[in-house]
Amino acid sequence: MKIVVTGANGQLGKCMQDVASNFPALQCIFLGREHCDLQQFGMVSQVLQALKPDWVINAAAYTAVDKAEQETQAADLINGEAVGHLAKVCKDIAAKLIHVSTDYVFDGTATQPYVETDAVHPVGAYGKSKLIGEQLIQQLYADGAVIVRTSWVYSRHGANFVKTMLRLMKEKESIGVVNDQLGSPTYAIDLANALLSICQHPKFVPGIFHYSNSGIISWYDFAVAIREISGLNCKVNAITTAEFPTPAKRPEWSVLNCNKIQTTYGCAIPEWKASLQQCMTLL
Ligand SMILES: NC(=O)C1=CN([C@@H]2O[C@H](COP(=O)(O)OP(=O)(O)OC[C@H]3O[C@@H](n4cnc5c(N)ncnc54)[C@H](O)[C@@H]3O)[C@@H](O)[C@H]2O)C=CC1
Repeated sequence: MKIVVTGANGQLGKCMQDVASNFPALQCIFLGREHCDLQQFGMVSQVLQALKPDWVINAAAYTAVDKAEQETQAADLINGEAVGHLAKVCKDIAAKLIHVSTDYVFDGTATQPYVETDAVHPVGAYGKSKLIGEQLIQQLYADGAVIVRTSWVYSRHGANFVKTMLRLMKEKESIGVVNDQLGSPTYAIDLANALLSICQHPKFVPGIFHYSNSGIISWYDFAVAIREISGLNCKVNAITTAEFPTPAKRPEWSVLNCNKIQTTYGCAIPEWKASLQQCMTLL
C-alpha cells in the first residue's frame, strides 16, 4: 500500500519518518513543502496524480498560533482552502485522506472531555482556519476522509513545549507556567503510529476522531513532570493565564475524549507520563 505524507519536515512528519519502519507493509513517501506545497494547487494535483497513492496523510499546516492572529489570510489558505483542494485531488485519484486537526476548534468552555460531535467554536484565528479545513473535507470528500484532532503535540523534533521547558530550565533558576489551562499532551510518535495503523486497519471508517495521550493535566503539571524526569533544579511556579498573556486566546479546557479512535481503529493510547519519559530519553 502506498502512502504519501505531506508536511514531512514538520514535527509530526519527522515522527512519521521515525516510525515508518514499524509498518513494513506500507510504502511511505515523505514530501516536504518543496515537493508538495499545499498552497500551490497545481503542484499538489500534479504530484499526487503522478504518485497515485492509496492514502494521503496531511501533516502539513500553518501552525504559528499567535502569528495567525495577524496572518489570517495565510492561515486560512494553508489550513482551509488548500486542504479543500487536497481533498478534491484525493477524491479524483481515489486516495483516502487522513487529515490532522486540532483541539483549538473548540472554545474550551466544556467540563467533560470533548467528543467528536460536540459543537465547535474556535476562539482564535488558527482554530478558525483549521475548522475551515475540516468543513471543506466534510463537504467535498466526507466518505473518503479521516480527520484526527489532536492536542499539545511534542517530540524530539521541532519546537514544542517539552523542548522549550528544558531550555528554560537550564537557563533560569525559576519559571512560571500556567496552571489554569487543562489538556492532554500527545507524543507525536504515538500519534504517528496511530495514523499509520489506521491505513493498515481492515475496515475503513471515515469521519472525525480524537487522539491524544491519556490523562488530564495543566501546563504547570506538564512542566513539573519535565523537571522531575530531567533532574534539573529549576523552580516551577504556577501562574494564571492572565499573568501570561499571548496574542491568541487559548482554550481553558482542551481535553479530547479518544474512545472512538480506540474502539473503531484499535489505536493504542499510552498514558501521558509514560510517553513523556520515552521522549525524554531522546533529548
Ligand atoms: N503542535 C501542536 O501542538 C499541535 C498540532 N496540531 C496539528 O498537528 C499537525 C502537525 O503539526 P506539527 O507537526 O506539530 O507542526 P509543524 O509546524 O512542526 O509542521 C508543519 C509543517 O507543515 C509545513 N508547511 C507549512 N505550510 C505548508 C504548505 N503550504 N505546504 C506544505 N507544507 C507546509 C511546515 O513547513 C512544517 O514542516 C498540524 O495539522 C497541526 O495543526 C494539532 C494540535 C496541536
